[in-house]
Amino acid sequence: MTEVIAIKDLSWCYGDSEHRALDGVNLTLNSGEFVGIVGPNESGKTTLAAAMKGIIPQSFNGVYLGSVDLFGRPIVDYDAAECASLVGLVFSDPDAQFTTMSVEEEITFGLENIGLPIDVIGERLEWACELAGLQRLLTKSPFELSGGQKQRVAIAGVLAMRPKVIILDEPTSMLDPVSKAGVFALLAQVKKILDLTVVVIEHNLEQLVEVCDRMILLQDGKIAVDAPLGTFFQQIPASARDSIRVPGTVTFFDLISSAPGRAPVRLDEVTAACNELLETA
Ligand SMILES: Nc1ncnc2c1ncn2[C@@H]1O[C@H](COP(=O)(O)OP(=O)(O)OP(=O)(O)O)[C@@H](O)[C@H]1O
Repeated sequence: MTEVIAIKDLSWCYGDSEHRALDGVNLTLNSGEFVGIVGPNESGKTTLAAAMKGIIPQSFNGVYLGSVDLFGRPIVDYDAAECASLVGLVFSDPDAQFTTMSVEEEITFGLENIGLPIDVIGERLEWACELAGLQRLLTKSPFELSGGQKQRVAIAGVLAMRPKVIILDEPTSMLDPVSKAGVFALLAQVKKILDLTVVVIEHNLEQLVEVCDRMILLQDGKIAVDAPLGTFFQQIPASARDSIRVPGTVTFFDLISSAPGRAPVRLDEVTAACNELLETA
């Protein structure tokens, strides 16, 4: 396992504010990890994503303490193009990310910017479109698509860059339930076939837990819990339970079992546990 991002004692205040949007964050992300970041509003999730992408401190004024290393080198030492090819970022509002007039141009834009040969661009386009199920939409304007299709175009554009890390900041918050499911299906596929470090910031925990292996809770700019999925929900403080909408699977199992130790989280684990309980009843 390679260490991809190493954050040490990171604190950040925007502008001349004295409020620490991030406050003493320590976090290491390894290759191939699929990590969910959750937390109440204004707990610092987007700020942390910006720091992992190097946008903070490069594009913001503020006070930066501590360090973020990308593959062992301070992220502040990378130039923007290097960072863009290593770390991809997808935002919640797909419209805000589009700059061109067709899905094809949208996916090839970043590839042209980093000067890839035309045949490589063609291969990457085909690969990313197949993965995201966009083959029949290539000539359409991204602005004519449904919310879910737009978000899949945004993700395909980032994946085509073949980054080592992809960070998705509330990728489904503006989508209807069917489109949300489409984006999570794409993330599940990404997990299955690519050796990527994926970080997903989400309020929709029901679907998030189906793909993440590690979960992080941010509170007031601090990491309150960083744990494998199987033990995460047992560690979250009562004060955070209301604001992060604990999945129904966890609440359900809490209700039916007072057994200590590792509680099931995923649907298939809960199904197996319920069957076991029924058999012994
Ligand atoms: N551009 C900015 N300028 C000044 N303060 C900011 C800026 N962006 C965020 N903040 C402040 O930093 C803190 C953390 O905000 P951030 O957006 O990172 O939280 P979040 O957990 O992503 O919130 P949400 O879930 O509501 O999106 C908040 O107090 C917020 O007001």
